[in-house]
Formats: sequence, C-alpha cells, structure tokens
Amino acid sequence: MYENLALVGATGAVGRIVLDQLVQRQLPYKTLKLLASSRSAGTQVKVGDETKTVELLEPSAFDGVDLVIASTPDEVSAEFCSWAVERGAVVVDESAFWRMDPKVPLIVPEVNPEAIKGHHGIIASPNCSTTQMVVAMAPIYRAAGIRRVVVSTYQATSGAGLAGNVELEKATQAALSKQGNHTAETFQHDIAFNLIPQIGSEKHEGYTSEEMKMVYETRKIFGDDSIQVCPTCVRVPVMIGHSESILIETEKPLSAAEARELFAAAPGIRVIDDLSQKSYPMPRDCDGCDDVLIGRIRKDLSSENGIAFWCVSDNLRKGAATNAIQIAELLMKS
Ligand SMILES: NC(=O)C1=CN([C@@H]2O[C@H](COP(=O)(O)OP(=O)(O)OC[C@H]3O[C@@H](n4cnc5c(N)ncnc54)[C@H](OP(=O)(O)O)[C@@H]3O)[C@@H](O)[C@H]2O)C=CC1
Ligand SMILES: N[C@@H](CC(=O)OP(=O)(O)O)C(=O)O
Repeated sequence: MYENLALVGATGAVGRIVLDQLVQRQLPYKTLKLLASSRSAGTQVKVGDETKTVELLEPSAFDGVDLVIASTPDEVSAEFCSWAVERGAVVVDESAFWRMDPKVPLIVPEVNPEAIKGHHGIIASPNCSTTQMVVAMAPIYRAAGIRRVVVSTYQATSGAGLAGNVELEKATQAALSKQGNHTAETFQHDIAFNLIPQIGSEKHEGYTSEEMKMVYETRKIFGDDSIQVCPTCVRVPVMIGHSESILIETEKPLSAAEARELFAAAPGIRVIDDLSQKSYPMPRDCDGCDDVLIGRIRKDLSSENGIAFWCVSDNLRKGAATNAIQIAELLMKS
C-alpha cells in the first residue's frame, strides 16, 4: 500500500540521513521521488547504488505518491502537506508546523505507537530534544509515574540544519586565526568556543520556543497534561549529537539501580554507565547511532523521588530521520 515514496527536503541535513536509512533499513518501496526547492532541483543525489535527480516541490509532484517523508522548514510543510494529502498520500512530517494540531498524531514509536491510529493523512515527528527525552522518560513513566522533569540541553549546531555546521566551521576558523568575532547569521552570537543559552525565539514567560516545545510536545506524546517540565536549551559548539542533563521526579520512589534496569530493558536505549571507568555517553559516541545513550544514573541528593541522569542522542537520526523512518515502518506494517 505504501510503495511509492516521496522525500521532501532530500538535500537537507535530515533529508540526507533519511535517504541513507531508506537504503540501510531496506524499506520496501517501488518508486522514490526526491523533492526540494528550485535551489536544488536538477541536482544529482546517490541513493544506494542509484543516482537520482532532485525534482521541484510542486503540487503535481505528489501524483501517484502514497507516502511522503518530509524534512523542510515549517512554512514549507504548512503549504505542501495539503497538496500531498489531497492526492491520497500520507505525510510523515519532521517540521514543527503540525505537531500540536489536535488532528495530527505526534509519534515516537517506542513511546506512543498506538496514537498513529485514526490519523488524517499527516503524522508529525517531534522536536529532536523532546524525542530523546521522552524515549528516556518512557520506562520510568510506566514503572513509577512522573510528576516533574528538569532538563538542560546541550544542542549540536546541526540542529539548525546544514547552515548551522557551516557557521560552526567558519566561526571556529575565524577564532583560531584570530580574525576576531565571526558575524553570526544562523545563531544569535558567535558559536566558536562559546555556549548560547537561546534556541528559537522568546515564547512564554522568559522561555524560548525550543523550550516550550519540550513542555507541550512531551505532554501530548504521553497524553498526560499533568507532567511538569522545566527546560533550559543551550546551543554548544558540537556538530552532531544533542546531550541532556535530566532530573525526573517520580510518583513512586525508585532507586538508581532500579532506574538503570528499567533503562537497560527499554527499546531504543543503550546504557553506558560506569563512572569508575570514565564510561558515560558523549556526543562523539552517538554520531551515526540510532539509540538514545544514557549514563551518570544516580539518585537526586536533594529530593526523595528524584532520579538524575545524562542522555545523548544523534539529533539527525533518532532526533529526526530515524524516528520518521520508524513511523513509516509502523504505517507499512499496519
Ligand atoms: N536538524 C535537526 O536536528 C532536526 C530538524 N528537524 C526539522 O526538520 C526540518 C529540516 O531540517 P534540516 O534538515 O535540519 O534543515 P536544512 O536546512 O539542512 O534542510 C532543509 C531542506 O528543506 C528544503 N527546502 C527549504 N525550502 C524549501 C522550499 N521552499 N521548497 C522545497 N524544499 C525546501 C531544502 O532544499 P534546498 O536544497 O532546495 O534548499 C533542504 O532540503 C526542519 O523543519 C527542522 O525543524 C527536526 C528535528 C531535528
Ligand atoms: N531546533 C532544534 C532542531 C529542530 O529543528 O527542532 P524543530 O524541528 O522543533 O524546529 C535545534 O536547533 O537543535
């Protein structure tokens, strides 16, 4: 039923990984169209052993397409999704545009696969920082309930797309050659040898748009508006891999050993946790890996029901491309 695929945003940071994953995970498609803007239409892209030409995103591009995987800016998704749905296709969209629409399921397959039922043609994949956090929260939520989460993120420059990594490279070269501050375009300030405690725009009572996504999307994915989330999102000079320091306050008390066992048994999680051996996940370990890596698991010293840990994931893979591909696999199985 889902045999004729289109990939919108095929030339982007996420789109390139989706292409790799289509091949690596051997999705059983018959035809594949690659779509992007007029900037890239006509360029050639390798898909496994084949070379394909990128086509222009326009309504007729979806004629005969059953399944669309899309990774474009919000305003582009806002426009083209209806072109695809009107032609009978289902869209798995990675942008933020549709995520909080009540008619659109927001899916992380390890957490809420059942919510995919009854979709109306568009299925959204969450924000990358939210995805890795909810994968980590899921086993704890099921075993002990969750009242509150305090999270600080350390987000890679590729979170801002291909332009983010180009800016990190240029800014670092400028700083090393002592040319002074690089003029920031993608980020708010010079990212070289720096941390920027702002991702997105000012949104709600001093919180940014990225931070409020972590609040709202988490509640929607768990279907539980009682979960309290206090996020701080920070851009760091790392190319791939978002890291998060997370404190979870549970309903029922949980020891660190119990939390470690729950993480180890959960799908999509790999535990790397032996401080005595300097063993814990770091962003360089997660580049190219589909799991959420968890370490530094310990009891909160300041409250009864707190579990603290460190969590790292490839933002372009589980944070985006892999999650979308897993959603496509769920559809193909249904
Ligand atoms: N990077 C990340 O870690 C994550 C990203 N996302 C979301 O995924 C989406 C894509 O992000 P990312 O890959 O990082 O961004 P990039 O900027 O690297 O890529 C954007 C892609 O969208 C295409 N595009 C842009 N404008 C148009 C247009 N007018 N018509 C058709 N295609 C267009 C670009 O094509 P062209 O080559 O023609 O410019 C390119 O293929 C965004 O919504 C982002 O929020 C979600 C989770 C994580
Ligand atoms: N904004 C995130 C990545 C992203 O694209 O998120 P969203 O899809 O929610 O805009 C970052 O910069 O790291």
